[in-house]
Amino acid sequence: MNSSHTAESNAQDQKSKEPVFRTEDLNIYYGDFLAVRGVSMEIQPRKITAFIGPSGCGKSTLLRCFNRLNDLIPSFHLKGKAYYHDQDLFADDVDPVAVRRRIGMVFQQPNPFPKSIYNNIAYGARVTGMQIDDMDELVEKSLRQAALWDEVKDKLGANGLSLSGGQQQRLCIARAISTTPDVILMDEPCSSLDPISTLKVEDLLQELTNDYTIVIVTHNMQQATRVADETAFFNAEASDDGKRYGFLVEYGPTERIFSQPQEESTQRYVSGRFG
Ligand SMILES: Nc1ncnc2c1ncn2[C@@H]1O[C@H](COP(=O)(O)OP(=O)(O)OP(=O)(O)O)[C@@H](O)[C@H]1O
Repeated sequence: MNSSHTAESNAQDQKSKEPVFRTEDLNIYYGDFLAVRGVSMEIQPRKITAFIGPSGCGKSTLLRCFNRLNDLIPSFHLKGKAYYHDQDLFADDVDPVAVRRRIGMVFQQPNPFPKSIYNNIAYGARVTGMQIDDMDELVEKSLRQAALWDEVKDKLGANGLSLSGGQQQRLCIARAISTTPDVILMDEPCSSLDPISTLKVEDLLQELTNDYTIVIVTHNMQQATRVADETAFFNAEASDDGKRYGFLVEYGPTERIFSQPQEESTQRYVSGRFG
């Protein structure tokens, strides 16, 4: 191998290890209410990062910043910085639609379009303006990646809403994958699913980390330990005016956060002694 080739692959290796997201002293507001205070963190590529913490500590608020979904809330604004790779996510020239194509989202309640299984993928890909040469191929590939193909290949014309909840959620994951994103954000994706469907989605998440970076909000401690490489624990604290703001307590490899947390509040939360 010649030296320029080596330098090129080293540069690529380096790039593939660089954080996907980086926040610097990020403060997120709804009107004058500071919902999340001073978050500085990095999200690593091709890993699953879990956000855990009690209700109202700002996990979803932070997650939604990463694909600019909070933009849809008029009172939302922020101070500090959030970078996607080296791009300031909130710079004036950044197109939120383009951001959402690279950074997909799966929600708590499965929300397939009231259209055929096929068109859930096809329509999802078209609305983001993708140029697609072979739609059948894209539909099959996305459904295979979401571990749903074998269950639906003979009924692609059936309505997405006719599937079970677990299948609907995997259809939503297939739809998110179809736009070949870099990142998939998931806000409690299993909270409405039964245990068997939950395990199927969790298995799928492990598969997906070969190709995608995943950030998942979960209230399920076992789920975080089962799927996440890294875990961030958030908490909420009352300020002088009595309002509660969320903040990042600690962040690190999941095993450490659960077995040797550095903070007392993390210890109490992960062992179920909270409140
Ligand atoms: N659209 C909004 N307008 C005003 N305040 C909001 C809005 N969305 C969330 N909040 C407030 O921001 C804070 C953080 O909410 P968020 O939903 O991010 O917390 P969370 O940790 O994800 O909670 P949960 O685990 O219950 O989903 C809460 O005090 C919440 O009431």
